[in-house]
Amino acid sequence: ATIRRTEPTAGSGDSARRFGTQRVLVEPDAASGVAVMKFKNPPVNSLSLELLTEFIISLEKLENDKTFRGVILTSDCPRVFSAGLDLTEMCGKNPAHYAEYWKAVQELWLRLYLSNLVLIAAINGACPAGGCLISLTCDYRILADNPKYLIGLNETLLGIVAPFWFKDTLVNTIGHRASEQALQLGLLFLPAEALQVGLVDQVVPEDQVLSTALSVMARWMAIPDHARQLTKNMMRKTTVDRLVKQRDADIQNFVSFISRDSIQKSLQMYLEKLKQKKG
Ligand SMILES: CCCCCCC/C=C/C(=O)SCCNC(=O)CCNC(=O)[C@H](O)C(C)(C)COP(=O)(O)OP(=O)(O)OC[C@H]1O[C@@H](n2cnc3c(N)ncnc32)[C@H](O)[C@@H]1OP(=O)(O)O
Repeated sequence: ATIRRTEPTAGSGDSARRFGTQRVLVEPDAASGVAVMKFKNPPVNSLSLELLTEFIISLEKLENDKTFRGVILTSDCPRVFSAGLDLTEMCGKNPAHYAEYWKAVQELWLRLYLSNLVLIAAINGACPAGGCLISLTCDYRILADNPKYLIGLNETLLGIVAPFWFKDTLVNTIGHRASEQALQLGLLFLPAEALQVGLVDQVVPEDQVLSTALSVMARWMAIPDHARQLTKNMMRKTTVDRLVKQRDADIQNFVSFISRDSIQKSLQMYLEKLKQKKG
């Protein structure tokens, strides 16, 4: 994926010169040090290998540019933040592909979870599974108050299991008992429920998600970077190290699990169900 610069928006000057890739739009505002990163992989921002790769590239570019201290993650697709991992990447492929794909999923989580940037999720659509995981890596989550925008780690509903580092990220956010129940039942929370359980930090009207994210960002960026970054690292490094210490084993575990006939059948059936839903 190549990083492309696009023309600045009208009357904005350099600070709004957009850049990004085909599936990840980046709207930087150098004046405030905040960039808005929008997933653009229609129809549902499924986390394909390409999107994961472009996401990592764009995030790295922002992290390496000291102009930027905060990034807001949001969706360019209507009604969906992200439908989670791309099921077609986990169905009917070969072990080598599964390994490559899972390595990219690990990489994105590792980069996001320990990012020095202030990361705020402006959740403007449905946010199941891998989409929920991305929002959980952020420092703060704002969800649009729309009953259609469900959020949660629903993997068991597909007959699969969220790996331990998905689990750890949820436990670090909503606690052990709430996570145990949510993961086993594959719960998808309504906005009010997500707020109540602590899965999201704020629920606001749909047209205020981005403006709310910008004002919350200002509050987080008022903290001296070094102190905030060291504190974030203190809070999260143990969780990250658990995966770092066993990345290859985790990949092998994923490949053998996802390759099972029973799992492949579950995923195929789930994909069929999604397609029939439209019928
Ligand atoms: C040891 C480890 C083991 C395994 C690892 C476990 C970790 C897995 C994490 C995951 O993220 S698995 C993915 C789980 N995702 C979901 O359950 C969400 C499924 N999608 C939906 O619920 C809905 O699509 C939506 C997000 C609520 C949006 O609904 P909407 O009605 O707007 O769109 P649809 O008509 O449902 O979908 C449009 C189009 O997109 C396809 N699609 C939807 N989700 C995915 C997906 N995750 N991957 C690939 N494709 C997806 C859907 O089939 C439709 O396709 P077409 O019919 O248009 O071809």
